Amino acid sequence: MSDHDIVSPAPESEAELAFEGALRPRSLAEFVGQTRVRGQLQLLLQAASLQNRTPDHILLAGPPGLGKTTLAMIVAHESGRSLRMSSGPAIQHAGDLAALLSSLVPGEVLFIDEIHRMARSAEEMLYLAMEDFRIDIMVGKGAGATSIPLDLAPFTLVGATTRAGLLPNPLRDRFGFTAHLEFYDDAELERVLERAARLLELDVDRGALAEIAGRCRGTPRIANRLLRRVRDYALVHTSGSGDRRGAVGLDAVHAALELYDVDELGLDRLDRAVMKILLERFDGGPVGLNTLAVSVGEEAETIESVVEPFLVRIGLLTRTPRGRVATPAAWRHFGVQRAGQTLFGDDL
Ligand SMILES: Nc1ncnc2c1ncn2[C@@H]1O[C@H](COP(=O)(O)OP(=O)(O)OP(=O)(O)O)[C@@H](O)[C@H]1O
Repeated sequence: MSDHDIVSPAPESEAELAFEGALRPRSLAEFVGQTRVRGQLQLLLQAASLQNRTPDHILLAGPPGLGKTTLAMIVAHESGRSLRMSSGPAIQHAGDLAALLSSLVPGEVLFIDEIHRMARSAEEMLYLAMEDFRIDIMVGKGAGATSIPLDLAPFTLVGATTRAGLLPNPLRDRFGFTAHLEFYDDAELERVLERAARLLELDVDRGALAEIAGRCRGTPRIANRLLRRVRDYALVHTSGSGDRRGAVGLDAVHAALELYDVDELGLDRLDRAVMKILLERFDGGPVGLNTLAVSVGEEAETIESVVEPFLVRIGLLTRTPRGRVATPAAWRHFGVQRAGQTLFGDDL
């Protein structure tokens, strides 16, 4: 496990996936937050049900761990339809998609995760399938090649992407509805945690829930993961007996998250290494992504897609055309003094 995994928004193991499965909300009413998206989906599903037709195709866009897979499952569940799950990387040829589409039962919901990673040839086949529930299958090669049309059962496509900007316009345009999922605020994360604690039958203090909520980067997946670590800590270290054995208080949260090196802002060791090098070695920047990555011994891709978005979101880092720059808030948070300035930002 790398240093960053505890607050990585990607699932870390099979055990975590099983744990997540148990905590997944099954209905829109149970799904916490994303109020606007929930309202929009509700309307779309009710309208389809009143007209007795398959709901429009839905694109779910947003960072990992915010509930895209959960919403796809809810769409199927709430509209009383079965769900087929696939992903962009599994569809590397048009034939893979043809096999999948032609095996759908009428009305089925097809979920394609990471849809931006599907093969180009499959994307083109999907345009027609989404629009007319039909595909053209090419038979033969060269001058003798012919295309055979194949009718499909009507279906609802739910596509999920972390990179909506990478989807070609013709594909994006064929979704009847696009939902942009936002990071959750602390109050919503507390509700996610409260619900998880109830389902896991954990005894957790209010203050402990609020503390975890403030450290999970606006992401329910990370919230549930931190709760799991804190639960383990409390189980091993609390001296309570009977009903209160394993009860989670603020002390357990502080101790467990210190053990896992997650600070009060949700920053972990890698985040802090990036910021400290930027501040101390490069005097706050600007410095290029690759130089920064080499300096902390990490892949540029990890720094760019996992570390930076959060540092930017909480206002510690900005990306400029000349490179990465630390903000005044970063100087304050790390208590580092800029060369030629006092700790309070005044010029010497
Ligand atoms: N709004 C929510 N309310 C309660 N729990 C949630 C919510 N959103 C997500 N979760 C929890 O977070 C976990 C991760 O959610 P999910 O797998 O749906 O994220 P995702 O956006 O599909 O992530 P990825 O893109 O990495 O697959 C789920 O198991 C679920 O328990």
